[in-house]
Amino acid sequence: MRIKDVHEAKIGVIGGGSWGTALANLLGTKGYPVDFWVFESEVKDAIIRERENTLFLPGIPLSENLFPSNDLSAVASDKDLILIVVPSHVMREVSLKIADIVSEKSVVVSASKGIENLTHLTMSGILRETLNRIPESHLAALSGPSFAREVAMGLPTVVTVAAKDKAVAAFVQQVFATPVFRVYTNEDLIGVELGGSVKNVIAIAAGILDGLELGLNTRAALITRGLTEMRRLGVKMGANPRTFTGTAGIGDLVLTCTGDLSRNHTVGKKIGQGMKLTEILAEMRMVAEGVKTAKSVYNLSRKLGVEMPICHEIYHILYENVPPKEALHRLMTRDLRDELDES
Ligand SMILES: NC(=O)C1=CN([C@@H]2O[C@H](COP(=O)(O)OP(=O)(O)OC[C@H]3O[C@@H](n4cnc5c(N)ncnc54)[C@H](O)[C@@H]3O)[C@@H](O)[C@H]2O)C=CC1
Ligand SMILES: O=C(CO)COP(=O)(O)O
Repeated sequence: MRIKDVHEAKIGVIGGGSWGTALANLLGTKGYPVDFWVFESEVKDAIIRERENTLFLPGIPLSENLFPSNDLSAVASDKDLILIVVPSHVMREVSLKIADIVSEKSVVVSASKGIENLTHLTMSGILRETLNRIPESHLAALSGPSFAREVAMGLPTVVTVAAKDKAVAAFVQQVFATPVFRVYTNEDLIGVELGGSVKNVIAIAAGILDGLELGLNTRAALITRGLTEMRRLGVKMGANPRTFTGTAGIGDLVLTCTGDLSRNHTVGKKIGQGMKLTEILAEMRMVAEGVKTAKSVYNLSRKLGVEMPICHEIYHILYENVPPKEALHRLMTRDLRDELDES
């Protein structure tokens, strides 16, 4: 592909939640004019009037270079780079709406994390199906340990951009990188996306442990064995095992298993404290991707014959009302085995 000069790139951002807003603002602050699609008219109005996303990222002043709009077609048309950051369960619906509008020259980057329930596709898999006018080599994923609020505050952050085409990954890297936002590239698209998706399920588990006040040994064990499960699934699906020791694997897993800013961790903590999932979700406007991803991972791993006992117990807790302590007891009393046995 012929990559346009990075500095002249025309950019559209689709998704005005906390992460879409933080990334759009990063690009706007860097000097790019950013056409910015937001779902709610109230978010558009707040950004125009107050230069603030009062709903999803309150307290962060936003760049004058952000041009918010509720017109999806206008934001998606004639762009060199389109960043999609909508919750994973609406990725198909939203991307289908732009399928006939996206220019075939566009590079499309997903910063969303999840696995679709019905198809078990990652976000780039959905985009490959819906945006069939653009070549698969133009698809990329941005992932890694990155709480939106910290990025928006300019705190140093390191992420990875994955694309099968090295030149595409390098282009996206150049567009996003700043002195406080360091971007690595990786050709392992599926590995990077699986890391960002499975960590959300393990983050719910970490929250549950915190809600039950089970201490730090348990959390360290969870992160370690959670990483093993993530890698097993990844390797079965063709990922490079080394990806899981990178920012989009262990990096994001550690962040969300230890950080109070994680919505997935928060959901888990409330479950550990005895709240029902339906009550927790009813009071949340933001998305906790791990809830839906737990179902995809459960079904996908069973289909592929990949052993993922922690993820399976999280599924049982979320969808079959298994008490967390019973699930934990089952995990702790599984057959004893060799740590390096990957079978
Ligand atoms: N917030 C964060 O720190 C990070 C989030 N992500 C990922 O980014 C993705 C988006 O999450 P956030 O920006 O955090 O969202 P959010 O949880 O802050 O807000 C929810 C978003 O969903 C949108 N929405 C709700 N219904 C919709 C519909 N029918 N069609 C289109 N949009 C709709 C809302 O407008 C809002 O933008 C998720 O996959 C998340 O895992 C990834 C890294 C960091
Ligand atoms: O993915 C994230 C940070 O990298 C955000 O995690 P939560 O969705 O759990 O808040």
